[in-house]
Amino acid sequence: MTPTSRAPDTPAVELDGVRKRYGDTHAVDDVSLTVARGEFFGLLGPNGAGKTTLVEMMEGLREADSGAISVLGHRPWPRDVELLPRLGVQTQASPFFVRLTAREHLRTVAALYAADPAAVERTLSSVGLTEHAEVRVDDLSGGQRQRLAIAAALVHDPELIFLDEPTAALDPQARRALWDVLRGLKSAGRTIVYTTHHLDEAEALCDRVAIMVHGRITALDTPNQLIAAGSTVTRLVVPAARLSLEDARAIDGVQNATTEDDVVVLETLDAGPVLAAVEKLAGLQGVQTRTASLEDVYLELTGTSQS
Ligand SMILES: Nc1ncnc2c1ncn2[C@@H]1O[C@H](COP(=O)(O)OP(=O)(O)OP(=O)(O)O)[C@@H](O)[C@H]1O
Repeated sequence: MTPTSRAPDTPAVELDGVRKRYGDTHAVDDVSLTVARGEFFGLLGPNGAGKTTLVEMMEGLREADSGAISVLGHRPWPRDVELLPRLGVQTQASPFFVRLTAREHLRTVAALYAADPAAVERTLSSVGLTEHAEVRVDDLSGGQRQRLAIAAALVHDPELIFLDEPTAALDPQARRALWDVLRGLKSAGRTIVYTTHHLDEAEALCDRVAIMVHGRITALDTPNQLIAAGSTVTRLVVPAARLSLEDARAIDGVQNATTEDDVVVLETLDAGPVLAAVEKLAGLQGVQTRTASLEDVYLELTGTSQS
């Protein structure tokens, strides 16, 4: 394939058989995937799964050992000066001009990209930093610096935005506020590639998610499809005061039972008969059914499930 410079119908990202090794570690091991234009694409996986390495290859920060990478119709490596202004990149270690204020920092970044100067105030406001615009970068809190890093990735209005755990240092309010910013970017047609350890976030925001384990993509679909396909287990939650762990485990059809705080959690593939048995033993008052979440599927796929 020879990607043309600005072909609008090329996907935002296309990877084919991409590999990267560090010594004996296969950090990225034969990954192929496509991110459509306008898609909100999540990348999930345990520490060391290879997410950062994969994203850095898309960003043109690392060279793949083999395989093909196309980003907005360009090869990101060696670094392509035509492509760079069309990308917004926030990494775990985004660089700052530490002696400048937040506003000066963002103005400098905007100037480097020849971005509209009015975008500086707009972007500061969108990440909730207007109040802190005159604070030196050195003196910002961790969460504020993270918001500034996100602002620096957005100020030039890029088409494709890479965000690596952007909510890691944010308090719950700032986190929800960032969700709104990201939803706004998506409705404006931007493409977002999003690495996160927050499963709720991936479920709430992403059109599709890829789950990466040991350098490979083990699942890739919409959150709903992953949940529907992955987990057939239903969990019944019963107050521990009314049902002992021993009695729970003795019920026909219960695969597993555990105690969590003051409840007993029963896992079953056939909820009806188990619910009937629980009703006989304990009544149904206070009994809850827990449906599967993306987190359950993730834990099953990454082999970190307790059950
Ligand atoms: N520069 C490097 N040199 C050697 N090994 C590396 C290097 N960068 C990453 N690795 C190794 O490659 C593997 C993948 O690392 P990577 O940082 O891509 O994972 P990750 O999924 O982003 O992890 P995390 O969630 O912890 O950020 C790990 O085993 C890591 O130790």
